[in-house]
Amino acid sequence: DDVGQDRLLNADKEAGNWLHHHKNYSATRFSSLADINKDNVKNLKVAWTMHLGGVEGGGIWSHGGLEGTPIVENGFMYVTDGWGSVYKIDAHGGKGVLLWKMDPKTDHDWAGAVACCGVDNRGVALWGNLVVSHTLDGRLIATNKETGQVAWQRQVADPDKGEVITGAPLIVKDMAITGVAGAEYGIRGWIAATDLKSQKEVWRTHTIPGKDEAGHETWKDDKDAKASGGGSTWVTGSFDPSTNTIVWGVGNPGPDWDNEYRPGDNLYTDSSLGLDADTGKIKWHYQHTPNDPYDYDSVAENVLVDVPGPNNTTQKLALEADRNGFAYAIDRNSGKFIWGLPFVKKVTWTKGLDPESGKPVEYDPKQGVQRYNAAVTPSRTNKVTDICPGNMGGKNWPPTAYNPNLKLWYIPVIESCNRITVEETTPDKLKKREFFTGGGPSQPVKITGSVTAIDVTTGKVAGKAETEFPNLGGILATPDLVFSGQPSGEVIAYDAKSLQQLWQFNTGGGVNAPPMTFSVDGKQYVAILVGLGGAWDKWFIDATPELKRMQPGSMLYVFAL
Ligand SMILES: O=C(O)c1cc(C(=O)O)c2c(n1)C(=O)C(=O)c1cc(C(=O)O)[nH]c1-2
Ligand SMILES: [Ca+2]
Repeated sequence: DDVGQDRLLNADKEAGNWLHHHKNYSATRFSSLADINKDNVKNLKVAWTMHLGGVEGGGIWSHGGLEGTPIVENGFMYVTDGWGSVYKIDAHGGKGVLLWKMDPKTDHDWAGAVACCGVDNRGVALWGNLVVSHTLDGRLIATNKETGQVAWQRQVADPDKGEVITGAPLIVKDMAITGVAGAEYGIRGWIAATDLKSQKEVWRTHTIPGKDEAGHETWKDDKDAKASGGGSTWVTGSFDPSTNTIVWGVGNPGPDWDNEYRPGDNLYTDSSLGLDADTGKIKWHYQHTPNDPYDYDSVAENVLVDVPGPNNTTQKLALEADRNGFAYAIDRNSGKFIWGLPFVKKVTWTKGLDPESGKPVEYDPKQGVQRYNAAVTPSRTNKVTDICPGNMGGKNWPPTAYNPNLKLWYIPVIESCNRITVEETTPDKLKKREFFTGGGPSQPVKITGSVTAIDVTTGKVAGKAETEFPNLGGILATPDLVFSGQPSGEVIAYDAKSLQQLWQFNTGGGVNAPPMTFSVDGKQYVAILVGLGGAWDKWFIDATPELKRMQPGSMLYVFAL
């Protein structure tokens, strides 16, 4: 069947399907399927598996990994591997049969040399009779759903400028919305919309304002830092049809750690943006870490939820769990801060958030260069510091999930601290396709994790299931369960209320992708891609030597009762 805007708007009415990257436009990753539930989940077993490809390396990477969320429509599944090959799998009859594989022949070295954080592709979207996907080397590809033949493709990002694409597209009203990666390579970030009918660009909004645009005054240097100021957009956003607003997160400023290079708040880096879907115009923004010296990308998905507010009002919230260790609820119509709280156990970079503005309490708008908690903040005068959360963040790209019945929001947590060494940056350090980070991390301290639940009616932590390793995969919520995986191989089901572990299965490979659920022939399944890749191997693995024995791999696991 064709997938049009009607079905995309009503994706949750198709209970057995999973049509959007984040399940629905609100990005809840909640499925109402409840045949697998807390009473029987202990009987969950492997139903079938499939080996995929894409483990080969390229550029600075020795191997690819799997970070994608499978999409399922009417019993057919669409998944990607790290190099952007798309696989269509027939999931009828209690088994998986590969129907076609579309190999986009991604340029491994051209793209892999400027992928900061792994050979990653987080999945596809559906539109009409097409499967819409990205490649690391910057293309948007439309593939015929039936035949697997490429219908058309368009170069959207340019690896010559250090731009790559790792996120899944978001389809809004006949447009594919694309975010870009490259804030560690001196790009100037953007979000672009491609008309899927004409295959032409409809709009492209830069996340760093141009000379005459509002916000450009937040770049106060005299060396044109904003031209290479980062602000990538590498995680898929959400969409509020009632206000025609796309909500999308923006990554770190560059150079990452030397914030003296770029005095000012550096809008719209580390911000959530509300964009007019038709024009890409920025309606509102909320910035989490002004003049960021920590590499705290705010690319996380914004989950759009309505909760009862004071005096019989409804609060229209956008929830975001930031790399800086704080979870935020903002008003998604105005961008105004409502509440925020730390969701990690250890935050050292600030003493907390101002309850009115949500800004870090040390934030001083009169200062160009922010020091926050100066004792631990990396700077030209404090060149080697230990900081919590570390630069992998309290939560990275792995998505949260929200249970609308329980009003609980589940965060895949990385309990991290790490060591930063600052290098003073000068404009001559800016070289095409080379890191432009103003320093770098090392990892002398162990990193663990948790699944942390927040009650969004109170803005308080409601529960925590601690894990030995960081959560690098993200969350699936069902009416009474929460699923997630570990980089050591386990897929785990928790009780949605108590977060007590009810089931686990060891896949034998590192889980670096979110679980999802679907049904076909009247039977519910839980699916997850397994293959450790991403940033961990290169940047953080010293903290978890046990994970060094995880082998590269590329597998799909599907579970059923
Ligand atoms: O600023 C960027 O453009 C950018 C892109 C990506 C990416 O595309 O995967 C990551 C990061 N930054 C990043 O800072 C980071 O920690 C990270 C982890 C991962 C991953 O897949 O494990 N990607 C990225
Ligand atoms: Ca980044």
